[in-house]
Amino acid sequence: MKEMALAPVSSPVTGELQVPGDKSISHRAIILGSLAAGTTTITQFLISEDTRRTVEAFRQLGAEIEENEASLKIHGHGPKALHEPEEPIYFGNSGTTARLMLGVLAGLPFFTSAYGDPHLTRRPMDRVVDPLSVMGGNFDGRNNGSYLPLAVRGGNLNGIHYKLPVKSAQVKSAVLLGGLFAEGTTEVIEDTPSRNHTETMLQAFGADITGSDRHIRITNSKSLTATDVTVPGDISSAAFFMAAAAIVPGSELTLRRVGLNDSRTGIVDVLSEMGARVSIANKQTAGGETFGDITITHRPLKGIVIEGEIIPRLIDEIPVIALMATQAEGETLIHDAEELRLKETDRILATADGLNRIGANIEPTDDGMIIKGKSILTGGQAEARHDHRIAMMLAVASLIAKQKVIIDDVSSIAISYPDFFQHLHKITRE
Ligand SMILES: O=C(O)C1=C[C@@H](OP(=O)(O)O)[C@@H](O)[C@H](O)C1
Ligand SMILES: C=C(OP(=O)(O)O)C(=O)O
Repeated sequence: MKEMALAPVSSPVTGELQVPGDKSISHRAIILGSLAAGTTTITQFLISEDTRRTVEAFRQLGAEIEENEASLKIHGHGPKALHEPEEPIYFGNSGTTARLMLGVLAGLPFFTSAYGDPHLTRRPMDRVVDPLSVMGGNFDGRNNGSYLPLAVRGGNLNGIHYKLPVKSAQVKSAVLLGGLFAEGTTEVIEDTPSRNHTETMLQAFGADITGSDRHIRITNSKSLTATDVTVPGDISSAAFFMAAAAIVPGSELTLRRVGLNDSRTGIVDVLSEMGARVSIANKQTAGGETFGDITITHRPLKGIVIEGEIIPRLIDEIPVIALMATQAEGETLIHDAEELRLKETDRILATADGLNRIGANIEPTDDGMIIKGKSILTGGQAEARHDHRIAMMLAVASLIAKQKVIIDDVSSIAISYPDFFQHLHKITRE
């Protein structure tokens, strides 16, 4: 437990920052680099607790991963060089590691057992275990394999045509990764497009992957070829500082080399619609991923409705969007975000409770929340519930609170953003 009391700041948020590498892309680079033949160099890899879990999982399977200060090198020898791990694999707090690794383990012809921390142990795994079992993977665990710990015996998969029953990039990715090892073609159909980093990177690594936004097809006819990856800055991490600039009067902040993949930029659309000034410069594309510099200038905010297809494009940003909405004139309504209840904690309750305790007016609903602005945030004690996104959102809220915000435990921030407080300090006290 690491309690932290954060005092309000009197100055605007200014300057520029480069946020760490994208977490979703970092996980995928380890996975594909470890399955490919040849050397993959990953630059701006995110070093954090969650991505460490994916690195260690592959090391247990025999992958040769070299860590340098600015990059990570994988000396891949293809999936045949991977072997049964001697010990159970620990997925920690990382839902992405768990779901994507289960897709890989279902395809590998050996036995593995895996477990997570108490938070991950409560998150549903049947969403990947069900389709991967239909493909031929063998799983066992509590409640018919719905939760970790899980035992997996992989190999001999067959392709599947699978319509996603939930809006989840992790499920889509697990099925596609299973499809890499399956006989025939695997097709995933999604009603609402979710982040497409797996498909994009599979293509860059030479997989036989085709299709459009909502229909993705993969065939295991080709092996993966090692490909260098430069990881863009994580827009989900940048979102905390975008929100800081949007709520502190007089602010103007530039975030450099942030990932701008369309399937992730819902936060940019929301900021513009709420009235903040957002400008994007130096756009570039590498390995199928676009990135660029984002400048946010403070302007008065207004409440909006956030629902439908935009939700997966900003799912992890909803706690900090709720904070921005507390500073907007009028009501902000968030619908269709029921997936938030299945994250590291129930983020609908954690956001509403955390912000209400420091003076906000938020009503949680089944699939979102109603935020009534504009509120004066008074400060006080709030709980992060061991959820990094809630802890960082509360830390940003402290910038505009009247009194200190005391967060019960900020240690979870290391899950995705170990340098968060140094960066917060840099843009608020320079
Ligand atoms: O695929 C990924 O890297 C992720 C997908 C999302 O989860 P779901 O697929 O469960 O929506 C997101 O919330 C998570 O932080 C990362
Ligand atoms: C939900 C998240 O991650 P994961 O599902 O990988 O635990 C997150 O980073 O906000």
